[in-house]
Amino acid sequence: MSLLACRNASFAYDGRKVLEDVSFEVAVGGYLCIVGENGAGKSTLMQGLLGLVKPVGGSVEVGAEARAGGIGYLPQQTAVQKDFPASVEEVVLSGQLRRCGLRPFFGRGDRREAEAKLRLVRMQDFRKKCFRDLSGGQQRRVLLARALCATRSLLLLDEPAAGLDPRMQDEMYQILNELNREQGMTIVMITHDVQSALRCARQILHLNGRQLFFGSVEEYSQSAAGRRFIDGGPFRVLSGAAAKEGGAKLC
Ligand SMILES: Nc1ncnc2c1ncn2[C@@H]1O[C@H](COP(=O)(O)OP(=O)(O)OP(=O)(O)O)[C@@H](O)[C@H]1O
Repeated sequence: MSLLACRNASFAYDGRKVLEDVSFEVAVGGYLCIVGENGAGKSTLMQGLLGLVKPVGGSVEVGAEARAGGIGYLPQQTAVQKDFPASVEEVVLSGQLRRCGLRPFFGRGDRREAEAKLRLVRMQDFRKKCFRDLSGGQQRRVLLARALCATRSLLLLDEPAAGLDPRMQDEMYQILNELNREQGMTIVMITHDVQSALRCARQILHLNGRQLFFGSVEEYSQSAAGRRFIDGGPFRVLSGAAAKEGGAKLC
């Protein structure tokens, strides 16, 4: 069953097309990585999936389950976010504002939910800490917990591991992997880290102002677009199970 789909979707700013003819589907529980060079249209597409930018051609379809369960969004981090003068718990709770409706305060249930999301990202011990005193990797995990508060089924992530050191990047990818495999969370992630995309995702969408490739990770690694984009010599793609059995590091 498809949770998200684009059918021949095109996007433009002020009449200038920046992304043309994109078609793909993500199933419930899927994991899609969107790759491509700077300016390829990745963030524009994500804005389109969020309904913030309308396609000028074709369509973007968000399935009933995603509409009902909400969409969690982790945008690229800005300098302003890094200095946010609030506690970790307050930052995570702010992800539930939409659900509060007219209620002007957060209840015990909201706090329990925030704590559960912090546990999923391994940040439960930092609940009372000030957000701006955390490391970059810890801040990204708190913002991921915030995004999780907004959804039961679909996470859209714009470069969640950008700017983190390799250990923090690994931890972020591991958490996303657990959310996908253990919680059934559907993930759509923009990344410049194509090797991690190949390890973590099940599908790849490669953009360059248009769609260069959409399909499985295995097909991508064999495709002309994939071969050109994947860095550094021979690269063997392992499926999740094979990677685990072989002891390879699986996101
Ligand atoms: N709000 C906007 N108004 C006008 N043009 C825009 C706007 N946002 C993006 N663009 C243009 O659309 C094109 C695609 O940009 P987009 O940010 O989607 O690319 P990207 O693949 O996400 O790039 P990056 O990897 O650098 O983040 C670029 O030419 C960019 O200048």
